[in-house]
Amino acid sequence: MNAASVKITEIFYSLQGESNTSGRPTVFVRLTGCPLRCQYCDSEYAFYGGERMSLDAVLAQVASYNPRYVCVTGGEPMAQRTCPELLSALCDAGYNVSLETSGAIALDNVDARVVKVMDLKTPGSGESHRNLWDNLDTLKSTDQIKFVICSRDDYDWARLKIDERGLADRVADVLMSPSYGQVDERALAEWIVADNLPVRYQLQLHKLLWDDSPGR
Ligand SMILES: C[S@@+](CC[C@H](N)C(=O)[O-])C[C@H]1O[C@@H](n2cnc3c(N)ncnc32)[C@H](O)[C@@H]1O
Ligand SMILES: Nc1nc2[nH]cc(C(=O)O)c2c(=O)[nH]1
Ligand code: SF4
Ligand SMILES: [Mg+2]
Repeated sequence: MNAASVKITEIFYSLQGESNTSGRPTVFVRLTGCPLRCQYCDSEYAFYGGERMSLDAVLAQVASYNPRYVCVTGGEPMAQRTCPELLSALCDAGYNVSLETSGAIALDNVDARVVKVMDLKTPGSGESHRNLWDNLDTLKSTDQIKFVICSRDDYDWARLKIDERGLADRVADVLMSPSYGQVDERALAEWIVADNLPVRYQLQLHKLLWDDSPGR
């Protein structure tokens, strides 16, 4: 019995559209609220509202899909005090659990079984001043770092950070993703190849399949 609660925008079953498990059927648990305002945010509907649910109720709804993968996202999930407890409870239930986070909130209390997908906010997001660089020290070799690229300037900035901080050696994958509709997708792919960058390019699979609909 777990009576702690979290505020939830939606729980749905879809294909993972990002990260290195892209394409795997995954349950998404989207927590409500975010202290950041990235200019490109595709999840603004999660900023407000939501429904308070007990961790037990969340676990029951997740279990109803019988998934292998569960992704906790938002909003900014780590802005809720009980998020670490939710993550541990999902791991205890036997799922492969990932956390999508801006990294603007300390990550040292996240269960080691959780795969962290930490977005280092680029200058083009308008929120790069929120990056907590100390969070890099909490990352394990199974975690992932993501850059959402809005322009050639963002790309050059990300390339510098990868090099300066040896990011490719710290985690399983450094992901680079075009900000949806804001940078030429093919151009970004070609810059990466031309520079022989140690990253993994990704397009948001769920947007290719279902446009930009919530609950996908
Ligand atoms: C909606 S956020 C939720 C988790 C957390 N707040 C974060 O920013 O990582 C999930 C991921 O979607 C990315 N994202 C949001 N809007 C996007 C867009 N328009 N194009 C590409 N990626 C986007 C974010 O940068 C983040 O990596
Ligand atoms: N299909 C699908 N995959 C996703 N991976 C990360 C998502 C997110 O919003 O954090 C997301 C999402 O919203 N939908
Ligand atoms: S941190 Fe994540 S949820 Fe918050 S505004 Fe940025 S992309 Fe959206
Ligand atoms: Mg999304």
